[in-house]
Amino acid sequence: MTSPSAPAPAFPAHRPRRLRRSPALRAMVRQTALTPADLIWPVFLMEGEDAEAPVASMPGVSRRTVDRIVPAAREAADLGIPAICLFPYTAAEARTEDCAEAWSPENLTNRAIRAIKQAVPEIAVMTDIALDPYNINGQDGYVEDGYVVNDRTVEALVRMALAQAEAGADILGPSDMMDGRIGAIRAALEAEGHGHVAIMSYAAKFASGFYGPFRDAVGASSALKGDKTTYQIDPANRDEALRMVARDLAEGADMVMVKPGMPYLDLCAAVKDRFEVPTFAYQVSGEYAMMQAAIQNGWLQGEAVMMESLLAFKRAGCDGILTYFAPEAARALG
Ligand SMILES: NCC(=O)CCC(=O)O
Repeated sequence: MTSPSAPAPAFPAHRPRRLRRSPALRAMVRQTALTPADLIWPVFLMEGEDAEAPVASMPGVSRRTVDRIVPAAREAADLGIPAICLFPYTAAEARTEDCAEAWSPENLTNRAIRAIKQAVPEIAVMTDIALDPYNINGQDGYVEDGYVVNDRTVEALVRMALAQAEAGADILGPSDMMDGRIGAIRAALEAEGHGHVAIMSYAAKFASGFYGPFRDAVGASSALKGDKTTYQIDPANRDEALRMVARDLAEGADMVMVKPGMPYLDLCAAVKDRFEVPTFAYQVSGEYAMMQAAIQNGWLQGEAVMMESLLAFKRAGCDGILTYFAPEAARALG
């Protein structure tokens, strides 16, 4: 942050309210703008045909079958949203100890990637890389003796990444927080002819209480044993988050993410200021649910808080926001 270079003259020469007097004057001096191009829409996939199922803890959000995700992607592209991010609700029988469904070319995510890229090629498709949707215990990696092991998990993540790249994903989103996974995925992509596939690293991902509704949406709430504090960052730690960003960039990430969003705007600003790379924030399920609950009670005015919350990410320096509000916000922006 820089301090103002010219000292303001004393009142009444300086009346800051002069520039707030009319919509035209306010528009002239407005520093930050939100556009649909700033939004990435996270969506939930489920098995079946021609069906949608609402997620109870996320009003306005539903899981969709692959055939229903295609028109959703079409709508997003038409609204000017540049990217859609896929999360699968994996049936209990597809969750196994070896997590093999994670790299099946026929898993929900990979089928959805192909369907979207065929029907709506102009939208960028982003994926999630972590084992939790496929793991019997809901953890992002393999558990041995009660501990999520790193290196064996990274090998599985690489297989998952290659399957997604093969299916046509534009952006891979490793969200698992294992050490060394960005370098391993980047090397494998290069070796297998997918050097053009981008990586958005969940670099500053905190062990947060705000992910609860997401775990409902992907069916992981009852599966999860224990917590994720041995791999996600302690919410108290700022320096560590910045080190993770530096590390992931050095290993080959093209873009980085801060997650959750609103409680971590200090990190958004610090990452952008320090690294000057494409920086994104994830306004996660708990942030969305919190606002929707208050909006539904009539305690907050919906559009105002949605837009204000998203604009705050731009003001903090983010280049874009993953948000469940994406289509609603894009419609409001016209
Ligand atoms: N790997 C993706 C997430 O964990 C999303 C969290 C949320 O929306 O709460």
